[in-house]
Amino acid sequence: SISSVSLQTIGAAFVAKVMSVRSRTVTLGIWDTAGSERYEAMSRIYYRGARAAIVCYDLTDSSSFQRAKFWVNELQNFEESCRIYLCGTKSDLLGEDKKKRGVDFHDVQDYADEIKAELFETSSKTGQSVDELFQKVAEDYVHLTAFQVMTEDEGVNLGRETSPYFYSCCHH
Ligand SMILES: Nc1nc2c(ncn2[C@@H]2O[C@H](COP(=O)(O)OP(=O)(O)OP(=O)(O)O)[C@@H](O)[C@H]2O)c(=O)[nH]1
Repeated sequence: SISSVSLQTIGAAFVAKVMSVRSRTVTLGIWDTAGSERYEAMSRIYYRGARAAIVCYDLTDSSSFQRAKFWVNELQNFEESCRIYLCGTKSDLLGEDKKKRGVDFHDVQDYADEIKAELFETSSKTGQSVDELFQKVAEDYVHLTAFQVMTEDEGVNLGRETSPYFYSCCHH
């Protein structure tokens, strides 16, 4: 729920989300890491080994986009095989008033192209594009894994219908 009183994330929160990608079941293991600089070192522990990262910024706040770029650099430097998804949040606040937007869509799209990331503008309040974002993460994971399996010696196991893990913080 969206309220004026919210609790700051301390450390990280975990949730598992079961998704369906074509005939396959994929369980995303999602760590919501703290955005505060105070927990920066801790956040690194959680994204280690991650296959996907959703880097969020507030669409009404340009400084939050600068901060998002910091995390993109971190991921590029330390997690080469981690796909990056840029996620502008609070799209419900933009409405008709162009002045509310603090981060230009085309600027972010150019940046997303440069870093080979996908871009979504979402709202936790209305749910706009949230399902699409997670669906894309799951689909990309399945496609990428299939490609990796094909390049391995044993070939493709077409009989396997389920993929038990998306990623886990504890498995590398
Ligand atoms: N209008 C609107 N407000 C939102 C939305 N998402 C979050 N908020 C509000 O923004 C504030 C911060 O939201 P959080 O989800 O706690 O932000 P966070 O980045 O996870 O913060 P940390 O826990 O410190 O990492 C809260 O007051 C929320 O109610 C949204 O989609 N629309």
